[in-house]
Amino acid sequence: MLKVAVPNKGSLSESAAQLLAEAGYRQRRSARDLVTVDADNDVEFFYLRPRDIAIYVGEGTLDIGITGRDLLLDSGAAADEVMALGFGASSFHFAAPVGSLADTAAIAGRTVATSYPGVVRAWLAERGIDAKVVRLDGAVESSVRLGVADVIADVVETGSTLRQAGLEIVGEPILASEAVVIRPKDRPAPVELEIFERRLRGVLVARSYVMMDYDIRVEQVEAAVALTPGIESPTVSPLHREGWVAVRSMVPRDSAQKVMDELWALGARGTLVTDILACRL
Ligand SMILES: Nc1ncnc2c1ncn2[C@@H]1O[C@H](COP(=O)(O)OP(=O)(O)OP(=O)(O)O)[C@@H](O)[C@H]1O
Ligand SMILES: O=P(O)(O)OC[C@H]1O[C@H](OP(=O)(O)OP(=O)(O)O)[C@H](O)[C@@H]1O
Ligand SMILES: [Mg+2]
Repeated sequence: MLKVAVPNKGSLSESAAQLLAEAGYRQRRSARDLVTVDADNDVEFFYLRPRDIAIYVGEGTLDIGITGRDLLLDSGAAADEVMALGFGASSFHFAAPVGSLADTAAIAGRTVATSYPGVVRAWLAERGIDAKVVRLDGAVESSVRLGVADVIADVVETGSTLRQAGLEIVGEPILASEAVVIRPKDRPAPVELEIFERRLRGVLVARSYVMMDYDIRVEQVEAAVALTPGIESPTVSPLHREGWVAVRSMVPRDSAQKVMDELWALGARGTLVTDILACRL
């Protein structure tokens, strides 16, 4: 049975459970459940702290896990990112009281508070910046006001926590994170893994594409198909109406409206856009 680690709480847990449910896996009934067995699909789900998931997967105790890229990097665990999942996006930045720090070089000799000491120490060491790193569990933004640190390094999503604490971002982002699927390094993949990964990929594609159908005059098919090349190749079917064909193609959701405008200009009519519920490509 495939053993999969899923975030039990925090920013990633709801979206991870939603993704797995859409992929046809049974998810836990209560937020207090620690384990759920999906016997039909031969998968066992373990609900764990996302920070610990990198450790379990790195040790090879669990076959696969969903966690944040930043947490994986911070842990230094022997696990590899195999798929980005498109949710839980955040960036990781240095921040200091407004006007107090010109750039990241000025961090030298200061104290940095963070919940991600692995990421911060590696970043500073790579640039030869010597600073003291203090590890805190959370609410890192308060550490400057409380005199524990001069600078923080933390996750920024909207930036409102920083503003409230009178802090501003210093320098470029340290890293960009999102939820990812991780696997133990250098281990043979269990047979069930391929199906699991294919199902998740199917959900991600179904979310990011729509199905587009339209009718177009035969002379314009080449130009229309260039606008809607699809993933493999669009389906072109004859229509009862002389000189016209029907085209069906997958189109990235983000560009669907723009593509419809361009198709209209080419003379396409009867354009319909529908959601894709699931797919295997
Ligand atoms: N606003 C956010 N705050 C914290 N982490 C976020 C945010 N948005 C996305 N993330 C990502 O979620 C992961 C952290 O999840 P985790 O559950 O450990 O912390 P959390 O959401 O801060 O929960 P808590 O602080 O309640 O433990 C990281 O990968 C981080 O990049
Ligand atoms: O840019 P924002 O949208 O304000 O989000 C970023 C904040 O959210 C997280 O804190 P969380 O609520 O998880 O509390 P914690 O610091 O105790 O982990 C993170 O550590 C930042 O403090
Ligand atoms: Mg937090």
